[in-house]
Amino acid sequence: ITITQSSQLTTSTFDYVIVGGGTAGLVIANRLTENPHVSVLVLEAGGSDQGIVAAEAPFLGPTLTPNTPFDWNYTVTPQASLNGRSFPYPRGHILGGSSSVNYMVHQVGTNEDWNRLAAVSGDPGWAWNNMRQYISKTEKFVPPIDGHNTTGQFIPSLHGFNGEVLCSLPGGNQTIDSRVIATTQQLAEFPFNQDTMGGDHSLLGVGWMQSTDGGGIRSSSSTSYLAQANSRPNLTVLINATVLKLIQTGTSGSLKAFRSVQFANTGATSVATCSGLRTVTARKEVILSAGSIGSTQILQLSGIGDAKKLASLKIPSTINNPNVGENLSDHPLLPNVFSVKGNLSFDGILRDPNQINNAVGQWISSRTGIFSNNVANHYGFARLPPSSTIFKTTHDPAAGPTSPHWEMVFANFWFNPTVALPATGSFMTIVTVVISPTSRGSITLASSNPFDKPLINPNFLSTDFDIFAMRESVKAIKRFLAAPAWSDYVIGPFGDAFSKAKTDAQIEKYIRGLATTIFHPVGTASMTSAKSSAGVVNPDLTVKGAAGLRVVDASVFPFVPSSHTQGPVYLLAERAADIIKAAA
Ligand SMILES: Cc1cc2nc3c(=O)[nH]c(=O)nc-3n(C[C@H](O)[C@H](O)[C@H](O)COP(=O)(O)OP(=O)(O)OC[C@H]3O[C@@H](n4cnc5c(N)ncnc54)[C@H](O)[C@@H]3O)c2cc1C
Repeated sequence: ITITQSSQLTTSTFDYVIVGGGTAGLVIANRLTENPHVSVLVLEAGGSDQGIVAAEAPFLGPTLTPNTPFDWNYTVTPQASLNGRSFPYPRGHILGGSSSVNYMVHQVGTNEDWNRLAAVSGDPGWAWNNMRQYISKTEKFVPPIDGHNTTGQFIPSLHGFNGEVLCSLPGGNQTIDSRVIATTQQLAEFPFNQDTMGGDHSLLGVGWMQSTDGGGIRSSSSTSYLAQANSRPNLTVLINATVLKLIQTGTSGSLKAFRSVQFANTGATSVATCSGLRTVTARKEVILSAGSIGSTQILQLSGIGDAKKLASLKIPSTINNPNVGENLSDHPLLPNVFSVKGNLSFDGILRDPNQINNAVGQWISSRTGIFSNNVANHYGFARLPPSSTIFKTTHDPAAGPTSPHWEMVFANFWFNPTVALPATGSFMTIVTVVISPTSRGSITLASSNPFDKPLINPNFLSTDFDIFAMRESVKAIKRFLAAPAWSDYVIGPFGDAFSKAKTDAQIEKYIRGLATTIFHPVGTASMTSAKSSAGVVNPDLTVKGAAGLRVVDASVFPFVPSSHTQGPVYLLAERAADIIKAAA
């Protein structure tokens, strides 16, 4: 059952308390309550995702962030390598978490990502050979909304058809689709990739996007894992409940137990003025699934972090671990906008309120039309050539020899998150992304007030490798568009900065003035081997030095996967549920 008021709770003790009803949290909630004798409470700060058109119509997903009630509305600290710019850093503040507000691109990382995780953590259970099994538990591949023949657009044998989350191929033409595919035939540098999910199949090349939607509707952890389990009497999901901290409940040998959770109604600005302050306790475990930012913040507010830094905020230290909040790793994004001929781009529709209303109406009445489809139909991944000068000074940071260094995503409209659509013009955007970044940042508390936003510093493009890879991605997409397929369509780079970006120095200047995030923060509660004092969690996701406490969310990945991160989080959470069940 999902409830909205803490007064509806009939008990304060559950077998498990899950903090955060997001992507990972709702997977754990579903799997643990498969056993009717196990009781689970989920505490979620955000509200319901039901009845919100933008959370359902795939194309409208990007309107859910930033600066909305569905977003935590964080910003990054001024980024030293991006001309001191600060910009939004979206995270879902809604049931389903970021899976309810994200762009739904579906991938699971490369086999090398998972094998590296197994090597770093010393747990072979994280290797791809073992993780592969969870695809069939998460994925339910369904036909695209337009019912077209998908032969050759994905490899069915790699996929699951009976899992929880709906996945599908694009169900509408983006009008540049045939040009993208033709380019893969015209340029050897950019081969066609028949399946872009990753795992058993290489991510390298350009192919059809797979999205977590079905029937023209977003599929999130809420519409899938939770919807399937919500009627179980042993599951309670309390929304509008913001967790303030964990409370130590004793010791277990040398470990400190944290089985109590303090929370209050969402919406307050300080502990003194909050309402509904309450504590619940887990008989077995508390599972932190509040995401790369939320879980880190809660750990630090509970005294689990750098004792010196916490002392300066007058937070008593419980477990001194300076690694908490460090190692923040994210994929930087660059929206490269090109002017194009004609009026086939979507910009005409997107700047005309009448056409938008019609498209919303069509989506509401039949789940069809432009808003039933995701914002992109194609994307591709590539490696830097081995002869690249950067490898003379930098060890190759990719997850392995067949994992990508950078990504490109194609959208036939203006897709520049930080700049509004101009009043006239037709555009195409090729977003490029550094996929194997070496920059590392941090999340630190701004104050001891749990309602204050933490200081988020991803430290984007602060290493030679990252700026090199982004620079080469800009050159590569220009080569991509030099294919005959584009000769009668693309006019050229849009805007002064991009038009002038010709030499390496000019391209770097352009990048530093424009780059932002593709929303994939990980690493702030990194998994390391059980023997290691580096990191925050052990391979079984228990918090180092703690009893009764695990972290299960994107924060535990020590390296950002070589792909979009939602799919890796689903697989991680599925295995975590097995680990938790086995420990019970
Ligand atoms: C705008 C956007 C677009 C993205 N696009 C894609 C994409 O296309 N493809 C892809 O693969 N990935 C994408 N991602 C990334 C992906 O969605 C995330 O990596 C993934 O969902 C993270 O899952 P999680 O479980 O770690 O955290 P989340 O899903 O964010 O869950 C954390 C939950 O905890 C709750 N919470 C946090 N703090 C508290 C607290 N103190 N008390 C109570 N509850 C709390 C939050 O409200 C949230 O519901 C995108 C992310 C965003 C934000």
